[in-house]
Amino acid sequence: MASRACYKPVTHIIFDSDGTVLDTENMYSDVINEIVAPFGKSYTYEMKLRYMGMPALQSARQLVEELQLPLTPVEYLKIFDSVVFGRINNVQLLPGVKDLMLHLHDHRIPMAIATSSVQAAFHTKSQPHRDLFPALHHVVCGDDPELRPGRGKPHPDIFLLAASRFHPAPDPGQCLVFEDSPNGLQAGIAAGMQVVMIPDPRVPSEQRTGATQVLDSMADFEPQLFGLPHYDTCSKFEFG
Ligand SMILES: O=c1[nH]cc([C@@H]2O[C@H](COP(=O)(O)O)[C@@H](O)[C@H]2O)c(=O)[nH]1
Ligand SMILES: [Mg+2]
Repeated sequence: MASRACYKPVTHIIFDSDGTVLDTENMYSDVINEIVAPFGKSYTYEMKLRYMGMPALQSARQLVEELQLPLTPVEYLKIFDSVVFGRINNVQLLPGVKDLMLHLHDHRIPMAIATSSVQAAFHTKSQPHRDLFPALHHVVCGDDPELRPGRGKPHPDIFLLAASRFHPAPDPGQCLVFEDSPNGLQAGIAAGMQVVMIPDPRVPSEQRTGATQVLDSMADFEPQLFGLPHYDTCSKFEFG
């Protein structure tokens, strides 16, 4: 059945990682709350909405400041990294991710990941899912040497850098971003890209403004609405 094409056709896909491809955001909230609780502080969802998608050092600086923690940002980050590394050896994919990546890979649609997480953390989190790696043309991480400090999401830099690493490089307008966080949404918009936002239900509607499309799950994504090959009826149930 031909669905009406509502959106500008795209040729390249850039996925955010945490909270979009990998189911890690609840873990991040738990870790941060465990770190700040002994100081009588809590990491609320209202705060999370401002921090999600930020590079770790930037979020460490801001959190130490905002909660007046008796730690330096580097001390905080050391604790954060060591607790996170203890929690990321069995990270799951979010619903619909594997189906979509394999489907688009079957049709040779170029895909990349652009994540604010540092390379070492991304590597550990994604190891259980390395069978999907061939579908990705490249991954840009928050500690990429070509990214300037202080230019994390909501700045467009990481998405523009990810677009520039395809060969040939597409115009930003030909790229479709998948994001979960308000910072990531704004970064994709600032990069001149269309953005499919897949937010936690607690993200308020005003922080979804500007999203090309908002979905409850990547499993609800209809590729043909963006000029991409649609799921043929059997493709989701192929075996082997
Ligand atoms: O509640 C939070 N979630 C996530 C982050 C930060 O956001 C990054 C994930 O970014 P992205 O969604 O671009 O993968 C994490 O590495 C972490 O640094 C944070 O500070 N607080
Ligand atoms: Mg994210």
